[in-house]
Amino acid sequence: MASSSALICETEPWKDLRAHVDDIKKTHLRELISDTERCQSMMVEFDGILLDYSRQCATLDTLNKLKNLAEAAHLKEKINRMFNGERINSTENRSVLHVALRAPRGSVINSDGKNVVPDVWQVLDKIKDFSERVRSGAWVGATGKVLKDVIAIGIGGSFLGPLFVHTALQTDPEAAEFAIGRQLRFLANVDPIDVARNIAGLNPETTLVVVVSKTFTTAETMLNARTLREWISGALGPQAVAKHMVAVSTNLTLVEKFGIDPNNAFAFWDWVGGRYSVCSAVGVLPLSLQYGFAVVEKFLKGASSIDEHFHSAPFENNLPVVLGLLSVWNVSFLGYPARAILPYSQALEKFAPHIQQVSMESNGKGVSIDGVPLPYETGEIDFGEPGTNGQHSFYQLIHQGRVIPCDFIGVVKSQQPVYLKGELVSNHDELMSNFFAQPDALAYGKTPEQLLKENVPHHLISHKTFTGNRPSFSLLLPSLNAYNIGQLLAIYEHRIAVEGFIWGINSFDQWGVELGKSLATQVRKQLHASRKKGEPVEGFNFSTTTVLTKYLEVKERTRIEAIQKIILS
Ligand SMILES: O=P(O)(O)OC[C@H]1O[C@](O)(CO)[C@@H](O)[C@@H]1O
Repeated sequence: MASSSALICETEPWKDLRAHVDDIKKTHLRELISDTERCQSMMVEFDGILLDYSRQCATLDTLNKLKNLAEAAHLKEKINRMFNGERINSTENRSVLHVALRAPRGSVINSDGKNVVPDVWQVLDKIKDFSERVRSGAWVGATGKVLKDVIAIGIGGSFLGPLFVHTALQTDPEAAEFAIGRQLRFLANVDPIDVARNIAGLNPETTLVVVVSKTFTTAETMLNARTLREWISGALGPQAVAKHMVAVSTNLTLVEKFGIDPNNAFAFWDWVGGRYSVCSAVGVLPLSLQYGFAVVEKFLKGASSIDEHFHSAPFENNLPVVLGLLSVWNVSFLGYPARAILPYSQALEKFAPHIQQVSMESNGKGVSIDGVPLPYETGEIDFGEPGTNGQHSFYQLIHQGRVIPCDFIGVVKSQQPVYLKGELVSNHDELMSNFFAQPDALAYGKTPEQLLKENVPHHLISHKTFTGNRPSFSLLLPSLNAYNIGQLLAIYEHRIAVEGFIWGINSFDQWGVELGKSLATQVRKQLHASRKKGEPVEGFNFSTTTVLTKYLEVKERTRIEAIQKIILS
């Protein structure tokens, strides 16, 4: 291996790609797409999933150059080091083994020379047993009632992944059948409005609260947990907490200190990053309570099938690698800093928010893994909405404003098909017409010549012109069941890792979230001192002092009332 402190931008393949940008900029996507042979070799199929990357501003030559870049970045070695449980998260001295969370029972994945798969399955078995007891009514609440409603408290990685999967499964016919009569809600924000929304219409007697926090110290989660503990013990007495609150954490000491019986805690490990934890008890427990363990196991199997593919497929046929390399091409060479995630499925409405964290918390870094400031940008600005909703919102900018590479995600078989007599096409086909149309609209655009032929008035020609040449991926899934949802998740997780491996950063730490947290501590102390002892605002700059003082004046009057309303309702 070359010296680990050498930046990738200093290598020949990087420089070669830089020089190659001019060649690519000369060729419009319209021309690239007309080369059928090129397009044929820009399709990757795996396990029923088809990736079409022919609408990337890239030639076969670009791909070869990207492969050289992958070699220079030691991509293969880095992937292997991850799967081998080496401590690749060097700033936290941890391995990165979310792949072990979905490894088949009996397989071997080592961390520090110890096979972690048996531990993973021990927790999965415990979740299966517990969720079946709750669902069957063998485990009941303090007043003997079945616990049919679950509130999962957690934020960031302890929330977004489980929310994405829950939302995606909600309309899957098989999963929905298992969820009849049950509700799963997520309490993430420390905003008391989120508490109010979560408990609205729920009875503490029939509610199970799952506190999900890797560290069990996250301020938002712990305050929400204390608030719901109050809600339960206020209604049912403090002894009810044992029956109505369970926890998911790596910190079982703090779980016990909080008042939750460690027997009712579900462990995971420091080698699972928060944003990569949906396949641990973080996601598996709440999802199994809602849908039953068997459905969730299919989700894990889907993710595992992609892990195996990512680990073993040659780069040219490797979905996450192809996606990752071309994303690096778009960001670092073509200079497109954003990425739109556009699933043509309402069931995937929480996919973009989840990927936003996975991607931006992983790859939004300013220094290399060795701490050297980077002379190039890393990470994308990820955002997205399901199609067709997005089309009526931000697509204008994507078509005629800035160039934003898009991920179009389509599904062959709808979870909820509707065929109306007399309609030209089924409702799902109507949706998918847009999935097929948009990538071409972005790639081809529309020229002034075409508009003239259509007799468009002269003064509107420039307004109605589409420059085109806007890249996109099309990813087509056979259906959207638990298995496919697991596959989709793993494709994106590994794609993001590939990008980070190429950029030479640590995609598995998140120091950038700390500064804001510690400044909030200072503000919290000030709010306490001002509210309780009437102390003036001190120690802040002019701006913060002014706004804080104003806030303290107004908020004082309504504060207690609001809290009482929530706790007592
Ligand atoms: O699960 P925890 O420890 O409560 O952390 C929640 C989230 O907070 C972060 O540490 C920072 O926002 C995320 O990485 C993590 O997913």
